[in-house]
Amino acid sequence: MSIVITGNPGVGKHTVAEKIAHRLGLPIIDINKIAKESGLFEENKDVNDIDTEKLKKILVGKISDNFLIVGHLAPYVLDKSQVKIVIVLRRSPYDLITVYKNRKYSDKKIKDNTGSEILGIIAHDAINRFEEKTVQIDMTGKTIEENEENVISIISTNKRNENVDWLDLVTKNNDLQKFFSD
Ligand SMILES: Nc1ncnc2c1ncn2[C@@H]1O[C@H](COP(=O)(O)OP(=O)(O)O)[C@@H](O)[C@H]1O
Repeated sequence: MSIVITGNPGVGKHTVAEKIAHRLGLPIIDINKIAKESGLFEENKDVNDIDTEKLKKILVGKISDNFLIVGHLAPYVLDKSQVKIVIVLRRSPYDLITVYKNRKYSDKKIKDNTGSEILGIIAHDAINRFEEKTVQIDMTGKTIEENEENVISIISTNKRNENVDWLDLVTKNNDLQKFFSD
């Protein structure tokens, strides 16, 4: 069964996945790459608009062994029986703004993605789909090496879930409008 790394764009999935894949000797399956290669979404279109039922069927044919599966769409295209553990990477929305600006995301795309991270939508959907196989980890303020070690330790010891509450942080900072108003 496969190990899954998911979370919003920019949280550090690919950075960590490459190191973990190397250390564990697991091939990577990149869900976005497969969706693109299968023509399921077009450039400049919102990646969430893709047909997840079609993608799910395509993935079933590919995931027959142990892989490291990476992608923010994991909770919508995989089933609990296909996975060993699902690690949801979380990262402060304040850090994500910088990543998204570097990626030249539009203002709308930045708000959609930071809003999703603040509300914990991917974590929520992962818990609904994968239940006790889901673990969250906060990547904020740690080096890439520290994050790599944390993920390895979660995989090898099933370390427990971290509580992440960006809504609390953003409310305390009086920044709800910054992230949620037009
Ligand atoms: N621990 C970290 N500290 C600082 N920056 C990081 C860390 N991990 C990843 N990054 C940087 O954050 C950006 C997003 O990482 P990436 O792995 O591409 O995210 P994702 O695959 O989730 O979209 C990249 O520029 C990457 O270099």
